[in-house]
Amino acid sequence: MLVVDDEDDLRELLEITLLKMGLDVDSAADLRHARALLAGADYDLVLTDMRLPDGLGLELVREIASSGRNTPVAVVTAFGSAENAVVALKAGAFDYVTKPLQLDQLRMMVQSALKLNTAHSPAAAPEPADSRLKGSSTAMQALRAQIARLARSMAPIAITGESGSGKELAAREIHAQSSRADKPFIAVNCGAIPEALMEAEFFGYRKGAFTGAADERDGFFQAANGGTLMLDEVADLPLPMQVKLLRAIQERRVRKIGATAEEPVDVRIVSATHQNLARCVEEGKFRQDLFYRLNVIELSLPPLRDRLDDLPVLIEAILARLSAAGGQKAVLGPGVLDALRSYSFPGNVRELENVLERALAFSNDGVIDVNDLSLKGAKLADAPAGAPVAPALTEVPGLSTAAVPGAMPAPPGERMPPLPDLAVLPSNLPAYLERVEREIIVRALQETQYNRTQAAQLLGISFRQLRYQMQKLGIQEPEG
Ligand SMILES: Nc1ncnc2c1ncn2[C@@H]1O[C@H](COP(=O)(O)OP(=O)(O)OP(=O)(O)O)[C@@H](O)[C@H]1O
Repeated sequence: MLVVDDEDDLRELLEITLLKMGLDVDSAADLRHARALLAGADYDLVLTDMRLPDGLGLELVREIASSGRNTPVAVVTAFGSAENAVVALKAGAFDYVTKPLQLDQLRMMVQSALKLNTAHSPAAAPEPADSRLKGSSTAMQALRAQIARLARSMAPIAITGESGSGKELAAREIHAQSSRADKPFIAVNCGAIPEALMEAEFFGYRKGAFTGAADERDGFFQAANGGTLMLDEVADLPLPMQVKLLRAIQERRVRKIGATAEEPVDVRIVSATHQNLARCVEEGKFRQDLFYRLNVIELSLPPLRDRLDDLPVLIEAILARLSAAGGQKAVLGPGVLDALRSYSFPGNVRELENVLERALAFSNDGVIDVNDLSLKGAKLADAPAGAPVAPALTEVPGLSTAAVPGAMPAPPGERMPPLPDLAVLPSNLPAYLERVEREIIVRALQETQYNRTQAAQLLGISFRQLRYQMQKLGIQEPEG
């Protein structure tokens, strides 16, 4: 362990604390001396002050980061100087502690750093086949390499990407490769928590703190202690909660509702959104200071349509999972990969999963045929010149989105009845949609005297699709 600080008192305090933890400590009062020590030894952790007589601690951070060594470097910054902490993290620091020193936080930080040396090093990053994030495209390879590097630090990461592009999966991968892997990973959908409950959900409460608080309860921060807290859809946080969250992140302490004392928490923050957070800041919906704290390192997930080369690997992984669940070995029939390649996947990998799952249900003997794919025809990507043109694809059965304002109009000649009267919104959308779907299918069956082939034709779906929907919705032919 190397401590670099020119203030004698502080250096001694650091030395004593680390010695008490049973660690060997060398110390230096300036950069020159620190460099000399670093040249002669490998340290488990370097802890450096920012301002030193002959330069900035940041220089050490950069030098060590670019030397290819795996030594974690942490910086000591003045309290309230978010800028220094963020700059150091961006430069490759593993973590920071603030002055005046909080010894419990210092100990937690040192312990995390020590664990790093036993955890994966970037060189030992999992093979692509072992990574949760499948894909052989250059973009995915770069992403996996970036994750292996980021997993070694405490820097907050902001993950951006369209819906279904793998943001949560990437966050889980960062956690799994970090020294925190044996501690909890907690993902919170910020948009799904009622505003009145947010503080209690994030920070917990004491017994009797409010009516209904029958027992003491931990919040997300305590539950994720030692691990990673993923703030999903972070742009949906209301402004008052943003202030509280900023405080918790800055001070690494939280206070339960009804408690008098704060408790230290050691949580790595990963945030995600499919919105443009910088624009939310411009529009006054998101606090600039919180944005700055969360957005230390950006990880951006490309949409699936920009990395169609990943399709074969993804399809293989998804079919293997689906086959394992259904016991049937699934394969793609001729032309299916080409059809998928010319689709734009607005719902990204999640949509690919859904498309394959559905197609497998319609398929014969686990061979997925082009007719089993229910891709939304309106969303077909422009096929590159010379690329195979997608065969005619059927609309997704059920309610069409074509009558929704802003959606594609119905192609000429297609029947597209108006949407049901939506003066009152359903309180359970899936149940409502099932009811609509059931009514449509039953009507079609009645009109065709339960001739399923004709009913399927009437609705523009395949026979197998109709049979599947009937099974799913429990629609049976009348007796006799
Ligand atoms: N590269 C990938 N390899 C394998 N599976 C993937 C990949 N990317 C995404 N998935 C799968 O796609 C689905 C959606 O991924 P995930 O939930 O991580 O997306 P998201 O971007 O967080 O979505 P949302 O914005 O809707 O929250 C998951 O089932 C996930 O396992």
